[in-house]
Amino acid sequence: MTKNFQFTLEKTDAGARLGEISMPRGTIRTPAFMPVGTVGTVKAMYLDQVRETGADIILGNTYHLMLRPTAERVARLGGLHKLIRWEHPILTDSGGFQVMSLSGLRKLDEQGVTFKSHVDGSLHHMSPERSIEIQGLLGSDIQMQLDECVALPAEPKEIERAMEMSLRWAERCKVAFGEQPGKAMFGIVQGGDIPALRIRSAEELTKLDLKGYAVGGLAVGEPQDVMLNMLKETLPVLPVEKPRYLMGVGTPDDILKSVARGIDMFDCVMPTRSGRHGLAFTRRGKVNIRNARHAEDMRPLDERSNCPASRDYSRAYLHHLVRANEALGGMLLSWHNLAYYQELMQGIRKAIAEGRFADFTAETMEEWARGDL
Ligand SMILES: Nc1nc2cc3nc(NCCc4ccc(C(=O)O)cc4)[nH]c3cc2c(=O)[nH]1
Repeated sequence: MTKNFQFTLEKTDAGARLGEISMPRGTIRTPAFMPVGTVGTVKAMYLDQVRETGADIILGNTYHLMLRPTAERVARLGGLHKLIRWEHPILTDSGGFQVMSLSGLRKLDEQGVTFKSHVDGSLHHMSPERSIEIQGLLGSDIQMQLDECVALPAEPKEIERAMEMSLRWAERCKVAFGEQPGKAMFGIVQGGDIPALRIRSAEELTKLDLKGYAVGGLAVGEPQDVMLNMLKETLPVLPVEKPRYLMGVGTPDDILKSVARGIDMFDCVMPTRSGRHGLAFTRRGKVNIRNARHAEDMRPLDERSNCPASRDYSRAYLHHLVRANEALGGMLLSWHNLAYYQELMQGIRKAIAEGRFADFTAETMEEWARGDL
């Protein structure tokens, strides 16, 4: 068992990277997909099922947990891992993005963000230091800096201002985090859709010698080619020997194309949120189980899967459950989608190990294009 945070780059295949992050609570095989457990639960899932699908790490959110049940209460209850019964690594987002997208934002200045809770309207202030303090109280293994993610499209001046403030906040978060050997604080590259700003952000963050680097400010509605172009501009500037995390991404197609450009870690609500709404991701593309064509189809979503939700339940039953808005429908489809995402990540890791990532990508996309049986 390692007492430090250690990233090992095992193999590369063109731009794709195979590696692993070893931490006291466990090892993260990369490229990794992190299921989102916003308020201390991966919605509609038991965490031992989440583990069974192959997840090595899950995500929690500072913004939601600071509002309810509060970081101090989680700490009094023994920390997030103990409370939710997940003893593997947890990464927590810092709250900046969620404040902008969820709360009644009141003020954002050098000191931090002031906002009204979307839960009960109470007023809160969060500085970079407080975000790191909250993540520490939660017991988070990988903590994200507080940053400002600007919604695109935006004025270049605005993007530059937010990027520069995020850099100053990164320094403050590094100081607040201090030395915690078994844990890590990641910086977040900002700069919108402007290559020069992205490069400057990545260069300045690299000087801080952090344990890992996220690419933020993307998956905010921009076209996929803009996102991929920002990766092409940003990733070569980041240190090769440290993990890169693309925040909020994405669809299976986004993931394949981002791995090809050098991303190691992903998180997205897509598999769980879509699952709750009846959308299944499969090796033959997306399947909307609400569609009438499934009403009497007794085949499972994927008889080759080792996930019971994919292998043992008929489309007809899933169709019925989702149409009836029954809880089990969202549970089974969330379970299936997470299993499919982890199966995709396992296929990616195996393909990189065998030096055939380009072939794997082509084969996978061909099968998606063939469409459902
Ligand atoms: N601290 C920080 N956190 C982030 C989280 C993000 N999450 C995204 N995108 C999520 C996209 C997203 C949203 C909803 C659904 C769905 O409902 O399925 C899917 C994807 N972009 C993001 C950017 C940042 C960022 O710069 N900084």
